[in-house]
This record gives sequence, C-alpha cells and structure tokens, in this order.
Amino acid sequence: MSETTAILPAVTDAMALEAESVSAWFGDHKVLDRVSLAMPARMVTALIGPSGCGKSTFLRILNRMHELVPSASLAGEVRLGGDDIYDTGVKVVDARKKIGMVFQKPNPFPAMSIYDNVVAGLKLTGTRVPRTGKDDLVEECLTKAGLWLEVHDRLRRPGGALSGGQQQRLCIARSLAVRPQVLLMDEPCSALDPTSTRRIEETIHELAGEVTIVIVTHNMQQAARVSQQCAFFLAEQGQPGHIVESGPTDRMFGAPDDPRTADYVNGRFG
Ligand SMILES: Nc1ncnc2c1ncn2[C@@H]1O[C@H](COP(=O)(O)OP(=O)(O)OP(=O)(O)O)[C@@H](O)[C@H]1O
Repeated sequence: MSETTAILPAVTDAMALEAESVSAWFGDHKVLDRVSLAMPARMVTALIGPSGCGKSTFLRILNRMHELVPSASLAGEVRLGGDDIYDTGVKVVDARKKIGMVFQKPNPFPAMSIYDNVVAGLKLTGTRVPRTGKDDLVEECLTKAGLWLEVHDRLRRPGGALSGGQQQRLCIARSLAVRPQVLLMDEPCSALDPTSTRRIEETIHELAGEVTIVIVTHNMQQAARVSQQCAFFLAEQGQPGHIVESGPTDRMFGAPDDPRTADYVNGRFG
C-alpha cells in the first residue's frame, strides 16, 4: 500500500490532457518523435496506426508507465488540466490516480471477490473512503462500467469466475473507483468476442460524458464508432513514430488531409 492517503474526490471531474513535443526512447532506439496532441475533456480520442508505430508507448507516457521500463527515457511535456504530470513535485502514484489505465487483457485479481476487486484501486493508491461509503462506491462504479445488473447478487464471488468481457468491465470499474479524470484504454476489446466488444463500446459511450478517454485500437470500425477525434500514428522506414494527422473522427475517416491517412483508414495498409 502507498504511504500517502488521500480522500476520494466527491465526483469525477474530467480534465483535458495535452501532450507537447513528446519523444521517447528505449535505450538509444528512438520510437516517438515530437508528438503533440490535445485530448479534450469529456471526449474520446482514438489513437490509430499500424503495429509498432508507438501508440502504446505514447499511451503509457500519458500516465507515467513508460518510466517503469529501465532503459526508457522521454522528452517533452504532458499536461493534465494545464499542470505538467512530470513536474518534480508530482508523485507517480498521484498522476496514475488521476489518469487510470485499462489494458488489452483483462487483469482482475482472480481470487479476489468482485467487490474487493473494485475497491482494490483505492488501496493501491492509498485513497481513503469512509467505510460506510464503500458499498455505494462499488455500486456506482459497477453501474458506470455496465456490470452492476449482472453481478449485484454475487459480489462476493471471485473476479476470475466472470467471463472475459465481464472481467474487462470489472477492470474498468476498478479504474473508476479512484474517480480518475482521464481513462486510458490500450486495445481494451482485442481479447474479447464481438458481443462483449459491443458492450465495452457502450460503456465507453456512457463514460465519455464524465471522464476524458484515450483509446488505442486497431479496429477502424471501433475507432469510428467510439471516438470524436482520432490521431493517426506512423513509423516510416525505421523512423520513429509520429502523428501524420489528427482531427475530428468524421473528417479523419471521410476526408483526411493526408493520403496516408486515407490509405490506412480504408484498409490499404497496416
Ligand atoms: N519494453 C520495450 N523495450 C524495447 N523496445 C520496446 C518496448 N516496448 C516497445 N518497444 C518498441 O517501441 C516501438 C513502438 O512500440 P509500441 O508497442 O508503442 O507500438 P504500437 O503502435 O503500440 O504497436 P502495436 O499496435 O503492435 O501494439 C516498437 O519498435 C517496439 O519494438
């Protein structure tokens, strides 16, 4: 458990996230080159592009996970609500509390109950919630994650006994428990069947009104369905990844400025 304790915010308060001239390296291998992107509050931003162009690395930089890799380094700024999350005064645990992450593969604590899985994020980040408020918080988060109706009568059963799609929604509920301002999602549906995928997409729609969402997806239909803005990443001929163009999803799919974007979104490469 973290040494810090903080009171849970009363409500989720979505904030804009802004990356400015972000470059990234693994050792001396540069994988991102001066990526700038504004991710407005209460909007879904989709990061798209072929494999290896640096989307996941960029996402991990947005909540300070890149620095977990020993050889990793970066340059540039990431601002949440105008404040640099890499400022020396900002604790990593506080940045990750405000900017949550949902991974490709659902990763609930399998032996832990559904209830305890939801509140696990509070313990991990040292966030205090009054004992009497925990039940309400669990219901709130499971409801927002679209799982409450399916699990409300078996909250003490293990999280690992749920289906893959339900486990992913449990992970979303766990992320929501600390009331983050931003939720990052790294291909959250790639391990799921089409029905579970639809269910997660509905959840993303419902959450978008109150939390800023950034999602990496290889699925162009999904990017078109869930996002309001897209950023197209590309790493050409051994060069580091960069953003070719970004903008409203309708324009990125309907009339992009760059022919490489048109080729990618229309499935002509990648
Ligand atoms: N832990 C790591 N150590 C060294 N190199 C890494 C590491 N993680 C990623 N890379 C390299 O960084 C580059 C970008 O990888 P990244 O996973 O960010 O791309 P991506 O666009 O998310 O790919 P995908 O769509 O396949 O997940 C690749 O060249 C990859 O090999």
